[in-house]
Amino acid sequence: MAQPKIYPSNDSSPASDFGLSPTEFTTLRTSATQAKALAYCPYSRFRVGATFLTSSSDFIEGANVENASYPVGTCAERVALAKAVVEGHTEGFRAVGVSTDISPPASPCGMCRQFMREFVPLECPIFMFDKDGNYVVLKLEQLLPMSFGPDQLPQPGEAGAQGAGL
Ligand SMILES: O=c1ccn([C@H]2C[C@H](O)[C@@H](CO)O2)c(=O)[nH]1
Ligand SMILES: [Zn+2]
Repeated sequence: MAQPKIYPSNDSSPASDFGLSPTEFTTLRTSATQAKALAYCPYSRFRVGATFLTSSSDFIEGANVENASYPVGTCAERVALAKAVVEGHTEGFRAVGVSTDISPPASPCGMCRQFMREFVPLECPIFMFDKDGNYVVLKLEQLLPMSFGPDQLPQPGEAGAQGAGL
């Protein structure tokens, strides 16, 4: 993919293309940015904040949580989304914001892209903010092309699962 455009922090115009008001966009960025302060990252010292804007327009945030057994650590995106899911938000997410302390912006890792694929619409925008609030925005389907999701699995009792003796 060609290098995506980096929008300056004072340009919120792409947000309206995705149905977000300027205030919602600003709140998404503020929330994801402030969520970095919640990170537990003594090993990498790499703070990440993530915020999910739900279908009911709630902002649910999380941060990365590391572990002395390094691979056990969890990314900000999965922390925030799991929090949203257990609070009852499982579909219709309107936007995702991710904030780091680097520039250009970081993008969600492959595991988080697939984790989001379960709950977040493919057309949902993911705003990736750099250390200064400048950003790249891409839809989930652009971050995860030809993705595998729940629709591809046969429902229990449907043909397809039977071959596996289920
Ligand atoms: O999109 C990303 C990329 C990395 N991390 C975390 C994982 C680890 O704690 C630290 C360094 O990889 O940043 C996230 O939370 N989200
Ligand atoms: Zn991740």
